[in-house]
This record gives sequence, C-alpha cells and structure tokens, in this order.
Amino acid sequence: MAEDAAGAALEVRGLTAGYGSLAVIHDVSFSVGRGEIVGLLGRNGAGKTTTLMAIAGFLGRYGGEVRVDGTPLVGPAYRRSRGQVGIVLEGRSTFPSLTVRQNLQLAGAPVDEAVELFPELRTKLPLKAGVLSGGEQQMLALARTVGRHPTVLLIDELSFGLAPAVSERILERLRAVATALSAGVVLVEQHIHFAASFVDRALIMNEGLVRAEIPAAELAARESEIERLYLGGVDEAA
Ligand SMILES: Nc1ncnc2c1ncn2[C@@H]1O[C@H](COP(=O)(O)OP(=O)(O)OP(=O)(O)O)[C@@H](O)[C@H]1O
Repeated sequence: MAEDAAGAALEVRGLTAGYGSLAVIHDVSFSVGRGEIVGLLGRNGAGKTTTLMAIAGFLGRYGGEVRVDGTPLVGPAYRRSRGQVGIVLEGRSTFPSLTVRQNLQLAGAPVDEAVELFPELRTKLPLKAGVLSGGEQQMLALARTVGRHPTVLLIDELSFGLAPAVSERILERLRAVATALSAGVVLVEQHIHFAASFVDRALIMNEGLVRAEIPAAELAARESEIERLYLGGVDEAA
C-alpha cells in the first residue's frame, strides 16, 4: 500500500538530523498515507527513535523537509503542528504520580473516547498511572496521544517488554485508530515477525540510513535478507 506522496499524511524528504553537531540519521525519505501503518525496523542504535524525534521537531535538523498533510513543518509550524503530530516515546509518555483520568485530561484527550478505545482503562481512571501494568501504561500513553486526533502518529517500540497477547491487543486498537482517524502511523519495531502482522510496509534502517522498503506481505519471506540489512549488508533487492 505504498502511498503517493501527494495524498500523504506524512512526507519526509532527505531528513538529516542528530544531537548537537553529530548527525545520526542521514537523508531519510519516505511517506505515509492516511490510514497507513509504516514500520521502522532495525537493530539497536540504527536511528529509529532519532527519526521519530526529528520528525516531531524535538531535534536539530541539518537538512531535509517534513510535511504533514502537505504543509512543511518549519520553525513555528512545529509548535502549530503539536496537535497534528502525536508521538509516544518508550516510557516517557505518562505522568506516574497523576491519576489515569488526570493524565487524559492533561493531554486534552476525552475520557469517554479513551475508555471506548481501551475499555481496560475504565476501572483504572481513579488510580495513579504509576501503578498500572506495563500494557495498561502503553494503552494510556496511546489514548493520551490519540485523543488529540493527530494526522500523524509516531510510536516507539509499543511492544517492548510486553507479553505478545497484550502487544497484539494494543496494536489491533492502533490499526482501528489509524483507520478511524485516517491517520498516518510510523511504528518503530525491532521484531520482524511482529511487524509483519501489523504494518502495511516496513523501512529497514541501519546506521542512520534507510536501506530498504519492503511490503508487509514480503517481510516473513525476506527475513534473512532483512537480517543482513540490519547488520549493514548491501541492499540487493529493494
Ligand atoms: N541524546 C543523544 N546524544 C547523542 N547521541 C545519541 C543520543 N541519543 C541517541 N544517540 C545515538 O544515536 C544513535 C541512534 O540512536 P537511536 O536511539 O535513534 O537508535 P534506535 O534505532 O532507536 O535504537 P533502539 O532500538 O536501541 O532504541 C545511537 O548511536 C545512539 O547512541
């Protein structure tokens, strides 16, 4: 379901970004259609989180362009786009000492929508977020971000540390949200098999570069090629 950039929720063109004066991702280009989930795969340190943070405007950008719904995000546009670009970073997206309800309210996320999305949260509303299970915390983090109805959702390692059944449940809801909001989703994932079930296509990153773009249906069959790409092998088939 590769999307023509013209109708894309998100377009990233030639993005080079990093920390201080150190560029960590180089010339990253891709687009995400409305309702589409694109996986960002690669081993530890490949530059996946850095890519999400650079798109969201949290990092210095040394080159390239990011467009949301066709509008370039530069300078103050990043501030204006806060509602349009939602980001869920691993372990950094809830306030543990506030209740679940307060967490939602602070994010501007309607409580009724959140519990409709994740009925598991209904009985947890008065509890402090810090006492929730890992899966419930991820649900809360996602509900907080989704509640602002973003055009683009950037999600880092949703399945990290969770039982497969819990991850599957959350990712099924993510698919429903992407469709309902007609949002474009970038989902960082390390595990090829897991990504194969939940993304429409995947970008394989290594050393800050996108080495290949692979449709979900081909991920399982091309696993050994992808593993070579994870390790920096030459991309022969993309
Ligand atoms: N704050 C920082 N300052 C300097 N370098 C950083 C910083 N954060 C990350 N890096 C470096 O940037 C590179 C890419 O890191 P990044 O977190 O984007 O990788 P990743 O693919 O998300 O890895 P993981 O799967 O382990 O989260 C790594 O070499 C990392 O050491």
